[in-house]
Amino acid sequence: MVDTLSRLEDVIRSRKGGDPDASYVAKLFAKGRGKIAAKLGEEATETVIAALSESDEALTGEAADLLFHLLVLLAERDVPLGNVLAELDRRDGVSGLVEKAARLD
Ligand SMILES: N=c1c2ncn([C@@H]3O[C@H](COP(=O)(O)OP(=O)(O)OP(=O)(O)O)[C@@H](O)[C@H]3O)c2ncn1[C@@H]1O[C@H](COP(=O)(O)O)[C@@H](O)[C@H]1O
Repeated sequence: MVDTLSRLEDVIRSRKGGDPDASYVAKLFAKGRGKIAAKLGEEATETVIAALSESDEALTGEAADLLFHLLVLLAERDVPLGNVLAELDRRDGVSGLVEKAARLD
């Protein structure tokens, strides 16, 4: 799963400065951060709507669009996906410690 996201991140980063007519991602980069952020917001809304009213298949498709556009936004800001994953790991470590401490009580 991480491999899939990591490969996609590499492809997305390779589109920076690319031909907007040849690549959807290059077109998004050319439109700028505001447009990418707005697109991510749209995809988040569509994911919520799918979760509340549609099939698992529709939710899966919208969730894929959401993750994809999040990767584009992170790439535009030059924030590596690895940083986000490390933050999640850190939180997991913290909650693991809290659970351990609770068991010791
Ligand atoms: N994974 C994706 C991916 N997921 C979703 N999308 C695009 O995201 C858009 C979803 O937005 P919408 O449903 O609102 O469709 P839209 O009307 O075309 O969007 P807008 O014109 O409103 O921006 C669609 O155009 C999808 O094609 C993606 N476009 C590209 N990729 C991957 O990104 C990589 C680079 O793609 P290119 O830059 O096109 O070479 C490749 O590996 C692709 O497979």
